[in-house]
Amino acid sequence: MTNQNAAVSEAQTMDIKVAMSSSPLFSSAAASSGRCITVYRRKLLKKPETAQKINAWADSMRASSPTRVKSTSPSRSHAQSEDQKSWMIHHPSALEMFEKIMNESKGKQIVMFLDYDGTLSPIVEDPDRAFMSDEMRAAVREVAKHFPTAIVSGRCRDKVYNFVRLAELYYAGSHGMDIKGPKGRKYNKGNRAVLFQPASEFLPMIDEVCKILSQKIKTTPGARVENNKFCLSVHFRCVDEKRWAQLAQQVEEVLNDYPKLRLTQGRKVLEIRPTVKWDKGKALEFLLESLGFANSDNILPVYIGDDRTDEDAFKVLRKRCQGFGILVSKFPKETNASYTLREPSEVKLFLQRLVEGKGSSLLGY
Ligand SMILES: O=P(O)(O)OC[C@H]1O[C@H](O[C@H]2O[C@H](CO)[C@@H](O)[C@H](O)[C@H]2O)[C@H](O)[C@@H](O)[C@@H]1O
Repeated sequence: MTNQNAAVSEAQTMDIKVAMSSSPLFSSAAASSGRCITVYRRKLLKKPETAQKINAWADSMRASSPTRVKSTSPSRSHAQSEDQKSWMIHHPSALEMFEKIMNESKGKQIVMFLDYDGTLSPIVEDPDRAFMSDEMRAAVREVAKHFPTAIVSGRCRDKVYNFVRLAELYYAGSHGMDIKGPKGRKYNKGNRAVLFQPASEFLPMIDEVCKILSQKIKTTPGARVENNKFCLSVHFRCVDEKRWAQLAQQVEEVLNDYPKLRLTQGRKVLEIRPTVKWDKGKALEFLLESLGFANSDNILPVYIGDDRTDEDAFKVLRKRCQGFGILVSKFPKETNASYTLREPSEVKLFLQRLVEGKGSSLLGY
């Protein structure tokens, strides 16, 4: 596992935030001339500790979606393929391990959790155009006929619903901070639609920061703020790498006035969230409880996701020793998932095969 792929922990991101807030990084003239990262690093050399933290931040932004170049050097490409092999041994393909998974599910109720971006829809430049295919929708619809199914996304719930358009599912938007289930399903506690919003008091703050930040980042071409209701996404997929540090600086300047918000990171996106102790893992536990499965031994929760934020859910499953996580990735990444799928098309195949093998489900959902 390379350092570049290592996930930056929440504690590290907070450290980085403190470091950045106390550090004059680079002049705006340098930033606008595209020399920002160089100048930024040069200034930091004076304070090695700060430099280390800030470099971790810059590395973290690059690691969110590193450029993968196939090496031309034989020894390097050999090392790359050895890395890949070793990773696949520890995190085999869920398709190749399908029979094993089916055996494990015998006598158990599968409960399905699906991330959206990068899992059900391919990653695209424009977040408003991250559509899922009709075939994928059909596969999810079939899965939901047989197993309780939830979409767990960083996006706001309404937006992810508009992409998925399946009323029979649970939806946990804003990284699980906005949960709602379908009305009148037999698995709902008390037969009610579940609605849980642990960060509702942050709504006005998130709106305010969204406005301020949208204005501020206008000087960073390609940057974009997405309002996800209980959290914000600052996209840098279309920002020149030379300006990433500038963007991070702009975000930090705004966040300095909002100590109740924290910063995390996804795939070419900085995510601003309330400092509530809630994440996709907590959302998974909440949903299992709502479904009446909190203390059930005969369930098999399966969580499929591609992002760092999905790791919280993978961890919960490991801790419960129940079910497993599947990471969607073509490349080796540090993960708590047990299995892998390479891309959304493989996720679709896996879901279709799961429906074909549904006979093994005990509770006949
Ligand atoms: O939890 P998720 O459903 O995976 O949501 C995480 C973020 O997904 C979206 O951004 C990502 O997908 C975009 C479209 O493919 C892509 O342009 C971007 O670079 C990715 O980070 C969404 O727009 C964000 O708000 C979510 O936080």
